[in-house]
Order: sequence, then structure tokens, then C-alpha cells
Amino acid sequence: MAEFTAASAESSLLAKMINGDKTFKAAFKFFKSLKGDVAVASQKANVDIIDAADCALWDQLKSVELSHGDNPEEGNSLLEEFGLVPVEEWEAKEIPSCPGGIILRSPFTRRGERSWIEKSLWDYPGREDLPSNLDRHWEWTEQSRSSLKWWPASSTFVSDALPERPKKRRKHDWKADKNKSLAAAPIWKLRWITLGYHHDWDSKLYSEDKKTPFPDDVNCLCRFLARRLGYREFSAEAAIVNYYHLDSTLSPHQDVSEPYQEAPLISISFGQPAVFLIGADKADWPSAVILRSGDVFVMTGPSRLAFHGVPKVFADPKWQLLPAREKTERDALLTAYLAHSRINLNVRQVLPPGQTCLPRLDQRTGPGD
Ligand SMILES: O=C(O)CCC(=O)C(=O)O
Ligand SMILES: [Fe+2]
Repeated sequence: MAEFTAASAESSLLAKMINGDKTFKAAFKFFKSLKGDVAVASQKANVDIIDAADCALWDQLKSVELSHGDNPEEGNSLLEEFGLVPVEEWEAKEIPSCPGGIILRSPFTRRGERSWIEKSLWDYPGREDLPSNLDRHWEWTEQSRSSLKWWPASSTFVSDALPERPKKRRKHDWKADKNKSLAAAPIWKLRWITLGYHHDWDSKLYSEDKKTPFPDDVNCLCRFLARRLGYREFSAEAAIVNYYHLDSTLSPHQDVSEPYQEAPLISISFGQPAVFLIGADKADWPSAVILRSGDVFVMTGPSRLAFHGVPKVFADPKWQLLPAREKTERDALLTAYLAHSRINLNVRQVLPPGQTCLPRLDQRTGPGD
């Protein structure tokens, strides 16, 4: 594949934009500034971007061998349960300039994809025991938190804000109205929810005091994915569910809060596509990958502690949520939300194999313990 080189940069639009700066930060700024279909825009600017939907480039990447498992019977029932296509149809590739960074093209069926989206958008936000950014955003009282049931409350916003349809005014932009009111709805302000060991954004330390049982289904799904990549001992113990809208970004960072960093980090994306940047050194231009609905990015080996970030979420008019069997208001809201949004399930193992709990905070010797 064409490498991003000084020569290609000289001759491209990119050269003008980054002005010789080939750092992670410059790449972030560049991808953030792209408009429209980012895959097309990157190609026009002569910048490499890995996209499982672009066969010409994808086929040139080195395949990662997948293990099909010892027990096909068990495998088949799990496939059905997790909404996955047969493992023989999965395709995983290693990112050339990011050893250990693996992209698995969506292994989900469309029904499976829908069911994980519903869990992320209906089930977790409705759980009163799960922390979210809205805990800070609003002064919840015990009562208001339990009475404000996110989507029902959001749906009132949507229907309240919509005027009665006037019979003669044809030109009224109903879609814009709906989006405007959706933007005022509580669910729109949701940025993250944590599962299992709850990530502490200030101290960056996990603790036994801030923990809820990790959802069994997410653990089983991630164990199944990890085993196919040869990680037989993986155990999902913490997750951040990230919620993005078009043009949301996630700044470059490393995920170092987990005491055990030998296990892979499994990142599953749903909804609108995003550009994901990853690289070992902030001084270098990172690898750029498009993560589309259902794609799984796995950070293993040296890439586990790499810098990464999301400079761009963009709309793919071709992507659509599998419609529900019956048209419901809930389905209309989900569809409206997802036309502008992306969800990322970022799953980590916290404890070394064999360890069952974290030491008390005052008994730790270092940040990683
Ligand atoms: O949204 C993504 O693809 C990445 C999210 C991430 O890096 C994180 O939650 O730490
Ligand atoms: Fe991260």
C-alpha cells in the first residue's frame, strides 16, 4: 500500500495543512478537519487510511490467523447467542506500522449488531447503579435519577418539541425539527457509562469500592473474541461505553490504569464510522483506521500501551440499523439517534490471571498495582 512519506506529503494538500509537522497531533488535526466521506477525502489528500470496507487496500494487509476453537458445538451456540457470523467468515488484519494492533472486520450479523446497540442505548443508560458523565452534568437526587428514565424522558422532549403537523405548510423541515429536539433530550448528553470496575477519571485507579458485577454477556462475547486471537485466559473486568456524535473527538491517550497490561484491550464500535489513530510514539505520524459499525479493534502486545485517539466521527449514509420487526416510537428514536452517533465498547482486563481482587488503595506501591 502507499506509505505516507515525505514525498507524498510534499505533493499533497496535506503538506500545506500540516506544514512539515508529522506528529500524532498534526495527524489528529488533519483528520479532524476532513469533511464529508473521510475515506474519500483521505485518498484525495494522498494519505493512507485502513478501511475494512475498501477491499483493494484491505486485501493487501497481513491476515491474522484465527483459532476456530476446540469445541465447534459450543462455538455454534455462542455464535447464535452473540449475534456473530461463523468464524470461517471472519477476517482480521494486523496494522502494518502498529505491531499487535489488530482490526477484525465486523463479525456481527445485522441482528446481532442491533442487539448490542440496544443493550448500549437502552439497557445500560436505564441502570441506576452504573456511573455516567450525567452524574456530574446534573444534580441527581436519588428520586430524580430513578424517575428520569432517560429514553422515556427523551422521547417526551422529542414529541413535545414537535408542533402539530400543519396541513398546508409543505416546506416545513420536519427532520431538522426532530433533530433539534433530540439534541435537547437527556440521552443526547450521554458521553460515557462504565461497567465492572468503574474507571476513576481523576485518580485513574480502579478499586474494589467502585465496582458492579461485569455483565456476563459482554464478558462471554469478549472471551470468545479473545480466544479466536489466541488469548485463552482473557477475562473482561472493566469497560467504558463511549457515546459520540458526529464531529465528537477523543484526545490522544494511553490506557494505563489497568494493573495487568498483558491482556488485550478489546474495542467494539457500533453506529456511524470513526477515524481511529494509533501509534507507539507521539512524535510520529500514527496509523489511521476507519472503524465501522461492528468492527473490533484489538490492542495486543506492544500496541496495548500505544497512543490512540478518535479525531473524527462522520456520517455514512449507507449504514443503517436493522429495522425492528414492528415500527415503534422506540425504534424511531434509536434510528434518529444513530444517524448522528457512534458507540464504542472499550473492554479491559484489570486483574492478573489468578488474582481475585485489587489491593486496598493505601496498600499499593505503584500506580499499576
Ligand atoms: O472510541 C474508540 O474507538 C476508542 C475509545 C478509547 O480509546 C477509550 O475508551 O479509551
Ligand atoms: Fe483508549
